[in-house]
Amino acid sequence: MIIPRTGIGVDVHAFAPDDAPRPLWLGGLLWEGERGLAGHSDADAVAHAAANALFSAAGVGDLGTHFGTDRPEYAGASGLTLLAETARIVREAGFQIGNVAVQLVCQRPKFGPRRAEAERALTEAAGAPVGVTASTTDHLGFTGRREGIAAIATALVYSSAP
Ligand SMILES: Nc1ccn([C@@H]2O[C@H](COP(=O)(O)O)[C@@H](O)[C@H]2O)c(=O)n1
Ligand SMILES: C[C@@]1(CO)OP(=O)(O)OP(=O)(O)OC[C@H]1O
Repeated sequence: MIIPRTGIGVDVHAFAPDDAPRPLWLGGLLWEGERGLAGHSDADAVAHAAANALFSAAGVGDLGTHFGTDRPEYAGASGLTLLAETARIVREAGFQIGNVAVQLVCQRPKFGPRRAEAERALTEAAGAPVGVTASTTDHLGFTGRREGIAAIATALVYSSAP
């Protein structure tokens, strides 16, 4: 019998301050000319939300449990690397990955033109289909004021009972 489990994940990063600018990494892609996000790793909110959803579905902690900010080896780490490692941990815990769906919430960058490229990169990292949709908040809230970027994700994993 196949036993499916769903998971949910959220990640938010503030934009880096002007006096400490960073590149923007989002959905595993570098966005030239866009303001970057602050964080211990590369601050890729899309990849992090996907990873959190996978951990949630498998019931094996979350991003902070596995890649805490107290771990110097994850300083500047790529979201794709963290997502690939997450998928490995989830599979090692006995699950196969069905899919991951991420909803990006931000005014900029305009994600649609690079959606396919990002989905390819994330799907390769997870070893399972990762889809990304995007929405603004019509200039409302912290994403609307362009203080930061948010991403929310769901994941489906499954195991086979003996
Ligand atoms: N960062 C974003 C935000 C939105 N999109 C695309 O625009 C569509 C309309 O956005 P609304 O917030 O007005 O619903 C949305 O459905 C996305 O296709 C985007 O590419 N990047
Ligand atoms: C990824 C980690 C570790 O480098 O740091 P951040 O880049 O700050 O990202 P966050 O989404 O806050 O998750 C915590 C940490 O696990």
